[in-house]
Amino acid sequence: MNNQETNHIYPIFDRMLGRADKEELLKQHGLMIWFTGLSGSGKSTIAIALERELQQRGLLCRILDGDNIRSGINNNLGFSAEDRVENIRRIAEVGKLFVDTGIITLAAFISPNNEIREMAAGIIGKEDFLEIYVSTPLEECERRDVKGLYAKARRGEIKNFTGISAPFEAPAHPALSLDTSKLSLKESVDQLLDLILPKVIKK
Ligand SMILES: Nc1ncnc2c1ncn2[C@@H]1O[C@H](COP(=O)(O)OS(=O)(=O)O)[C@@H](OP(=O)(O)O)[C@H]1O
Ligand SMILES: Nc1ncnc2c1ncn2[C@@H]1O[C@H](COP(=O)(O)OP(=O)(O)O)[C@@H](O)[C@H]1O
Repeated sequence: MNNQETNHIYPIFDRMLGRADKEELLKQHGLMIWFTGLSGSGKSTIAIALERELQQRGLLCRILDGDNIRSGINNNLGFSAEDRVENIRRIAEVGKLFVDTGIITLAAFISPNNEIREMAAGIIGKEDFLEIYVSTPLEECERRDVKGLYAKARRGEIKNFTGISAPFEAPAHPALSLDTSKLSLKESVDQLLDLILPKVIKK
């Protein structure tokens, strides 16, 4: 069979399906919800709870956090300033693929300064990027010390530890600030739902 004969049976489509086609299928808009804040501030906990609430409403999400990124695609990176930039650059590129597939993407990374977060927003596209500052104070994060890392950092056993021996720059104009020393998990998630649902539900 020549090409003309096969094309008669199965026509050639020369346009790859795009974001609008995916969003139509999913009945939702893609969006990046970017959580920034200190280790132990509550980024992952909030992202996990939010994902459940969104899924219950029929919305498809993907969480990107240290557990699935630093252990895999970024397992060759550490915590020097340069490695953090490369960490966030790759996460933003991967995140863009999800957002362009119409998926609500929840990224939970310290992303410690404005420059690094602006790079991420630039890769993903500012209109698709919602910056959420989990503003829990250092004292509370250190009191929680979920992984015992603050104690190690204080003893000098971990170098360049954010908040102790490496800087954290608070975002100037986040879409939302959530201090989990004052807000319950439910209160944080409710605030996020109010902000996000109007942006992601496709009419
Ligand atoms: N030196 C140093 N500084 C900060 N954090 C450290 C460090 N070494 C290990 N960890 C653990 O790695 C998690 C932070 O990784 P991130 O990828 O979010 O960091 S960054 O955005 O590249 O700054 C962070 O996990 P989370 O608690 O989930 O934030 C820490 O547990
Ligand atoms: N109101 C709250 N909101 C979110 N997390 C809270 C809250 N109160 C206590 N926590 C606890 O704080 C810790 C936050 O850890 P985690 O979510 O891993 O932070 P991060 O991802 O920012 O490093 C968890 O052990 C969580 O149970």
